[in-house]
Amino acid sequence: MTTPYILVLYHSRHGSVEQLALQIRKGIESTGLEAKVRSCEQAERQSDSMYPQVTIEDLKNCAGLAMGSPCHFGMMASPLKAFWESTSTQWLSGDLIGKPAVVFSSSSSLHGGNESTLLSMSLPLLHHGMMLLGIPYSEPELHTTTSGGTPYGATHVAGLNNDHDLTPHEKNLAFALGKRLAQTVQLLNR
Ligand SMILES: Cc1cc2nc3c(=O)[nH]c(=O)nc-3n(C[C@H](O)[C@H](O)[C@H](O)COP(=O)(O)O)c2cc1C
Repeated sequence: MTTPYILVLYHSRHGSVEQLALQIRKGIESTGLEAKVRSCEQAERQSDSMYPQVTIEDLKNCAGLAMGSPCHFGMMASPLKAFWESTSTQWLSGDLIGKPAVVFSSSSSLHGGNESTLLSMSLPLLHHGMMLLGIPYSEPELHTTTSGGTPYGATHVAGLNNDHDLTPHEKNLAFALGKRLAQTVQLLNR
């Protein structure tokens, strides 16, 4: 019997999504649960990530999932889409049914498509029978953020050159999302 873990799966070309992934990881770990951070790169591309490439086994055995992508023309980046297109076996066996999941995203501009990117990432998770969680408005910063942070998931607005750090609001909302995911996993596995 292995210890339950939450898979934090992301693609990041320039590091912005990775920053969000690390806040989500902190939120997960604040509950005592393990976060397994894995990147998702194109097969032919050398990864710059400090984290290993995700495997199907990582996905199959997780107790919950946080998935992050840059906004690429308003939707998830192609390496993540290609990864999901390799999961038909897990879909057929129902490996992910009933497991909780959250999504996160970074765009360069404020209205550049973060929310549609989150929704595009939600679709394969729903097809797999996962239970999607967002950020509730009881998180006060959701009312006051002037950059990222949405009820559909954590977001960051990185600027034209990807040179904006996460704002305190973006950080806290990503942390809260990771914590909520982990607490839900703990409730379901009690
Ligand atoms: C192919 C491509 C398409 C993009 N499309 C959008 C877009 O539709 N809207 C937007 O605001 N930013 C867009 N961007 C910018 C990225 O979403 C933004 O730089 C993001 O913060 C990158 O995250 P990363 O640093 O984790 O790679 C695009 C970037 C690329 C490379």
